[in-house]
Amino acid sequence: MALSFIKKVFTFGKPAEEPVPAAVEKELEPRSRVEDLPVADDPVLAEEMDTAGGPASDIDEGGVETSVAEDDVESAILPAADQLRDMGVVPLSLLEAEAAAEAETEIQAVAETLAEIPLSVPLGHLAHQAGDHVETGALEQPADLEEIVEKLPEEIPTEPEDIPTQDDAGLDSPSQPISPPVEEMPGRVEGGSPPAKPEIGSPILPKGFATGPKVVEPEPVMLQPKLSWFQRLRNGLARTSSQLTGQITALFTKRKLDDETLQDLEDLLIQADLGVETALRVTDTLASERYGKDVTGEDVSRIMASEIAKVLKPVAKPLQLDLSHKPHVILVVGVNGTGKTTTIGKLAAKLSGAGLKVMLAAGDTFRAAAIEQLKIWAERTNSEFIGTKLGADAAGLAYDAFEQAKAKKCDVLIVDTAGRLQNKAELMAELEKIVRVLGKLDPDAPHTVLQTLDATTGQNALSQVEIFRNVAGVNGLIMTKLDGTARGGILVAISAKHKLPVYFIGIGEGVDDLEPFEAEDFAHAIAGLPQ
Ligand SMILES: Nc1nc2c(ncn2[C@@H]2O[C@H](COP(=O)(O)OP(=O)(O)OP(=O)(O)O)[C@@H](O)[C@H]2O)c(=O)[nH]1
Repeated sequence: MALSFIKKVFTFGKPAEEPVPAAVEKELEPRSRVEDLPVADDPVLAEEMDTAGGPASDIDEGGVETSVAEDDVESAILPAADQLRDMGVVPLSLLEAEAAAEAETEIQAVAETLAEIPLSVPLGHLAHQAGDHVETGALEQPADLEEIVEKLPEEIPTEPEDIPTQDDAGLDSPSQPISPPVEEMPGRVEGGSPPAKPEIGSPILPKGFATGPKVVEPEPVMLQPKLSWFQRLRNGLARTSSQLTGQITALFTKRKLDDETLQDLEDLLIQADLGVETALRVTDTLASERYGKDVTGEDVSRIMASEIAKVLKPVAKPLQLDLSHKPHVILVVGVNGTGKTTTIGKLAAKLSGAGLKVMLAAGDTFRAAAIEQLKIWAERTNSEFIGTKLGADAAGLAYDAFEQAKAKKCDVLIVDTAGRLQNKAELMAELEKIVRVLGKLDPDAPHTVLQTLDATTGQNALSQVEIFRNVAGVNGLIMTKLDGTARGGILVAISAKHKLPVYFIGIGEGVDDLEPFEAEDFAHAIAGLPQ
């Protein structure tokens, strides 16, 4: 069955031939059986016949079955057999040899043909009919094919719509039959029983495949409204505020305001990183308003928010861009990992979103990832980008960046720098050099020296500002990572102490997670009060 089916299926592009083994056997059988021949009892003839038609396959010395090539079959025919053939008598063994040799030749031809045609899909389709699971593209060897064909049903699709197309197979090309036209389909059986037709447009595919438009399950509707910036800020500062208000409430439960409670409150506010100055402001105001009276935690929170807002208001300023300078240079400095590069990306998004031409300079030549990171931000924000080799002189890069930004008429040049601990003298000297070099190109440059501060670092941020201010002339701050920290109060202490403008605050890693600093909002959020 296998050989006949191979012949039926895989002689693509060849003229249809009669199915040899079955036909030959059928047609010749009545006169090919030796025992049926009238001369069978002639011993000479019988002997000659025995030696005339060798088997189509031989057993070699090692007992291995070997195929007989077509030519060998000819040479295997003895003169006596020729005579018999002339007489119209053909020995069965000879016929079998001829048929087998012919089939062998055809298998060879099939293998060659298969090597050239796209096999996998039609085979996958057919093989699936036989209950076989064939992975697309897995069938390359004729040996595989034989195995699959063994399992195939006798019939194969004969109608055009039954022939799988490339579309059916999930391929890109237009709907062309990938098998040969029906007339050329091997194994097309005239008058045979009709094949079980797969539904039009729904070819039978191997397990794990499906046709038709992709069914997209509707996303469950999230009923969460988009949070306002204040809500997000409040959420971000929730740890800070809940810790603070929880302690305040505990302190003032059923207690009148006296010196002891005021002292406890002062300690509590200092521990919450708000700083001595702000703590005293809160306790002084509270004492003047409520001394000797019952006080609730909410009373304290309200006074606290009000005093914090008073401290923050003078520093909550917009970042002033002097666009008469082209470019306005913003140098971004700070300790490692405080969010310089990320903040630059967020700022660039805001500025280029507003139509300004921005250039980002990768002056952090210490960290390869920082250069890449900034480059990606430049791409995302449609900003110009300038970088240099890892380990290159950052001041040199700043110089080139300024020149290029000027030549390209950029409105703003933002220079990233390597993070450095404030106690590393050598690195701090490099920062000084960058500032000097920029100053040579424009006496006012860098026009803004922004320091990023990581809210999670707490008290250490105070000394960071001190040193960077002295070395690089920091004239503005951005506090990052206010989301999730319990130490958000430090921004109040820094503001009270340094009185430097706080332009923006960051409450996440995303591009939208940076917003201008609003004193009232921040004060309310930290005190756990509504806006
Ligand atoms: N949660 C949170 N993560 C932030 C915020 N800003 C920055 N980050 C993350 O902090 C990490 C450090 O940020 P970077 O921008 O690489 O910091 P950097 O100061 O440039 O780092 P160095 O180049 O090492 O000095 C990154 O994983 C940022 O995604 C923020 O506001 N909130």
